[in-house]
Amino acid sequence: MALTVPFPNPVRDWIISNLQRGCAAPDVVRELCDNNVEEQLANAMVNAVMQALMAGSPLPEGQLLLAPLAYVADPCRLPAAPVIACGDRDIRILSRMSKPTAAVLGNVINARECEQLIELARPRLRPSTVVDPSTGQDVVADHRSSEGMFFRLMETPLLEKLDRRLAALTGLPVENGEGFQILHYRSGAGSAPHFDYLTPSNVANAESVTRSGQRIITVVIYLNDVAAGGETVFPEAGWAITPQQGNAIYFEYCNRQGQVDPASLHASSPVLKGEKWVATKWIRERRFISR
Ligand SMILES: O=C(O)CCC(=O)C(=O)O
Ligand SMILES: [Fe+2]
Repeated sequence: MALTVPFPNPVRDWIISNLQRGCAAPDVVRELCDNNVEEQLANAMVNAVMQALMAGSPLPEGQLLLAPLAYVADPCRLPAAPVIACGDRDIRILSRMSKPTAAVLGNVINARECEQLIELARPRLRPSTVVDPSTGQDVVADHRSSEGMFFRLMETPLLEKLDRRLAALTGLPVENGEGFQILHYRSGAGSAPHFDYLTPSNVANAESVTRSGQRIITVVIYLNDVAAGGETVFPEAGWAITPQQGNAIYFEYCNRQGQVDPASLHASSPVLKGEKWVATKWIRERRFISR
């Protein structure tokens, strides 16, 4: 979202007079910073004035429209190779995406492991919750939603094997991963567009980011084939990934400066026929401490 900030005309006129008497733009910016103007804002003020002067277009009048800062992605954390040795299994890169930074992965998990995960999860499923942004509390999502449960990290030998496999994939310590979340969507169920990164708009999220850092990577593993629908969709990218047992969608959304990527917006489109099972892993900047 663009942001409007006050830009008093006397400040604007001071910038104009300095530029016109031959001061270099960076010196004018520095002078503003020395007078307690925030650096990014000082740059925007000087740029806006210079562009208006050069183009002969109207000067800013009392306020300045700041363009949102574009997200600059770091290089993808996955190796460039087509096959990644992940301990007990070779994971294949089936395709790559740059906005958002993402890849479709194959051979992530075998059919027996998928079935075992589903059977371990089934008795523990509860209606899925979403975080109420104002309170930070978990509230039940509407009736068209999925049901889900969380495993603890390395809770059973099977989960330990999968937790370690994904740690090998990303090159990050296994402890940076949150425990797997299993989601089950019946026919008609889907999920609304959302970001996986945590917004510090409530105390619970802010404290979680302080403890463990931001979420930076999501891996959603498809545990079954869906007869129709149930794609993972990225509306900003115009992209839909068809669930296929054993494949996964991997995506990154936080760079080393702590910026987060709005292009990582995603949803599950409704299941039209059959059902959908996924295992989601969220990975943090640092060791995940739940509370
Ligand atoms: O079910 C999907 O395709 C996406 C799941 C998801 O967005 C999540 O678990 O955060
Ligand atoms: Fe998600």
